[in-house]
Amino acid sequence: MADDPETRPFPRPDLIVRGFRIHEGFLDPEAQAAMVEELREVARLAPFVTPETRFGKKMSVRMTSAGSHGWISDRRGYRYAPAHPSGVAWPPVPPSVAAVWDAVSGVARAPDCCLINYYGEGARMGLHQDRDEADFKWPVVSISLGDEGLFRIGNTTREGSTESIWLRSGDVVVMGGEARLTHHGVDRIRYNSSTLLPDGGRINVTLRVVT
Ligand SMILES: O=C(O)CCC(=O)C(=O)O
Ligand SMILES: [Fe+2]
Repeated sequence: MADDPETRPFPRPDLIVRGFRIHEGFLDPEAQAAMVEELREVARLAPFVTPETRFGKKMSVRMTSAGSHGWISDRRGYRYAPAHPSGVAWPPVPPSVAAVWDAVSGVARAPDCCLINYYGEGARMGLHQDRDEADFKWPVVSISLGDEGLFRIGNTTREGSTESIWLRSGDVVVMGGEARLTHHGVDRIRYNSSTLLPDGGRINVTLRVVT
């Protein structure tokens, strides 16, 4: 295992909930602010969009991406795409974000998608699996910034009991191994619970290996 070129050491999480490894306060306030600056630059080049579902329903979360692949959703359905809907290439994954992946993912391959979700007041994300990637052996790493979000963790099927935890600014979650296909979602945010973002709201960054 230690000699496996696909793996690297990773720190012990503060908490494990149904296989989700949770690193509380992984980023200190200074690191959070630096990451927000880098994400602002991504959003300047590839602006946030309000995705629509296949059925024409607007999502409450706004999204953009960095990396060679971005996640988009429109009336054609949802998928990974090589460019922003405007046609511009996705900007590179910001160094501060890539560094979190390197520190906690436990794998040696770099992510090819950095999805950036913005939750304004009232935004939420329904219970879902992340399953548009080619190989589920790679984890998904999620970074929370700004307002607190109520994160719900379920099961590999849609049914059954769930557990919820508040994710706070600077928290990092690794969804891998047996938990890679576990349903999860964000029921609500506590708007203005953090002062990190001047206009309030919550940013969640997820890193994935897509191809
Ligand atoms: O906002 C979060 O904490 C989770 C986001 C998520 O599950 C996703 O983008 O697939
Ligand atoms: Fe997800």
